[in-house]
Amino acid sequence: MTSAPTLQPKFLPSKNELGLVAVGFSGGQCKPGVDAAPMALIESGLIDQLKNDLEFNVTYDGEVHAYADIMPSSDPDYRNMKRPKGVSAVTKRLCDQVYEHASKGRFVLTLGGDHSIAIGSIAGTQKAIRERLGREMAVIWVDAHADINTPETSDSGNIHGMPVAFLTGLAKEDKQDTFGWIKDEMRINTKKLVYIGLRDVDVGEKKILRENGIRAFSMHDIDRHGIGKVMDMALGWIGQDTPIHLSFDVDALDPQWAPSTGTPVRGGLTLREGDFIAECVAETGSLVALDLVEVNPSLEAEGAAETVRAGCSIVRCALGDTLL
Ligand SMILES: NC(=[NH2+])NCCC[C@H](N)C(=O)O
Ligand SMILES: [Mn+2]
Ligand SMILES: [Mn+2]
Repeated sequence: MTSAPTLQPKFLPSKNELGLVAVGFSGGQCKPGVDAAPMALIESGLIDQLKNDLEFNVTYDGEVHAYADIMPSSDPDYRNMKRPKGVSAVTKRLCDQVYEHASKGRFVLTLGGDHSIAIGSIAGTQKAIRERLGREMAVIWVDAHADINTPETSDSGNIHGMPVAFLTGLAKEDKQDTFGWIKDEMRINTKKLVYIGLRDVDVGEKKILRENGIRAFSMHDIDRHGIGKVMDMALGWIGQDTPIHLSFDVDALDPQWAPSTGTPVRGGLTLREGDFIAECVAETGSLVALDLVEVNPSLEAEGAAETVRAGCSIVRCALGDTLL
């Protein structure tokens, strides 16, 4: 399928209004440094590229949010989760910030931060899309990991391995300050969720994927069919008439291209395959929001710049930069 270069987005009132939220948060996992990613991405010129090359009107408050003011003073483990109240407070706040952009019809770009922040970005986008268009959206989750552990199935207790469980309602919690704020209108449908790039899925997660009939394309599937066919199948599953939120974990890429990330797994996507996925999603004209997460510039002195560069490239491709 070939499409026009300047795509009129199907689900946005304007093709050039973009809201940016920079999330300097690392509490969903244990390695410091992932909070520095938004600044590294911005310093490498991402916002200027969005404005000048891609001609977006960028609405950005100029801040990398660390949310220090809403972090609880005491945050003991709860149901096996590490820092449950902190991650809950931050993602709730982010949900509001993303909702604010999305409800005004802007494309929303969220720069993480670890992948726990997708709880906020996806909840906020879904709520706005429901209100604006009365629909459920699809989520394309590009990752080496499925991030669908419930607090009970997780070995690590790290919440960046759980966002999809909370977003789909497979994990639920009544306590307001521990994800009880996630309401039905913010949740996504397991039937509209598609994974690409999986290669390190926990035993409990495999069971969850199987039992819920969740569509997932592993690296094995990509080797077997090629990335072109896999994207046809993934987008075919979602269908033409559905807004899409793309959540891109940079560890989906092989460490050769993105070494500076907290949980690298060998045998991943090439740089071109990653860009290709983003381009195919851009081509649909249905993309309404994008997360780029898990870039950790402090982990690999050598590979940090390269990882940041790969991240910027994914963002530009998802916004249509490389389509002719
Ligand atoms: N967003 C990520 N990088 N997630 C890695 C998750 C790893 C592992 N499955 C866990 O639950 O802890
Ligand atoms: Mn991952
Ligand atoms: Mn992830």
